[in-house]
Amino acid sequence: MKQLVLIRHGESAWNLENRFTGWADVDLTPNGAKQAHTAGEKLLKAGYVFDIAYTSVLKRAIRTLWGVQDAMDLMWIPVVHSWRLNERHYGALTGLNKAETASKYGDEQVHIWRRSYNVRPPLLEAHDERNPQKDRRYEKLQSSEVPLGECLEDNVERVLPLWNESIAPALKAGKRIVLVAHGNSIRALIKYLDQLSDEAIMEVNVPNGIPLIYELDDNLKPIRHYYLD
Ligand SMILES: O=C(O)[C@H](O)COP(=O)(O)O
Repeated sequence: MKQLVLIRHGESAWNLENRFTGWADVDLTPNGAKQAHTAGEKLLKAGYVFDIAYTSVLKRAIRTLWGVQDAMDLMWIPVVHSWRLNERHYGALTGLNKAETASKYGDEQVHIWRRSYNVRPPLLEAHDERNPQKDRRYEKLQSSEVPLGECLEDNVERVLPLWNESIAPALKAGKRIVLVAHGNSIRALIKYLDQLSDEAIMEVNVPNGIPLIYELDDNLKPIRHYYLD
């Protein structure tokens, strides 16, 4: 049996303020840092061990991984940081308050932006200071790879090359993996792993800081999954 543990980062400052975050590099709150440590403690207590970790290039996920590694005394394991695990890019909604946006555009529209599979949020203008192309950590990407706003389908397409080229081969080689990422990049992986329909994935929400355990067969088909709560 292959083991993959998915963890959404702990509470961030903008989770607390109820703002669309996406690729904005917002840090954890003290509560979020505590959630990360608690997740590591629970995993340790339940007997989990990891050989390799994957995370995004955003500090709320990286710091959550650090908390898990610290609690498990696993600071030494290799860590792969990939932009492909970043949160879905929220385009021009980035930084806006979700409740205020719902008052302005209506609950239904905001639900479509947040949960539909293939409707993108309003895109950023290229000159917008939130355009990731201005950020040094993305300078090696092709300009077509740098999003100005993404739907979940875009997020699935972004995550899958990392799955196929790195995560799946590591699992097949017997590596026990912890992957710390974001609400929507994890939903993208769940959609792929569980082969959920575009409608079914709309109902899936991933809580902050609770390990989601996937047990996979040798072909990486899920046998079962559950939260370690
Ligand atoms: O980027 C964000 O705002 C959140 O981390 C995920 O937001 P959502 O639940 O609104 O998709």
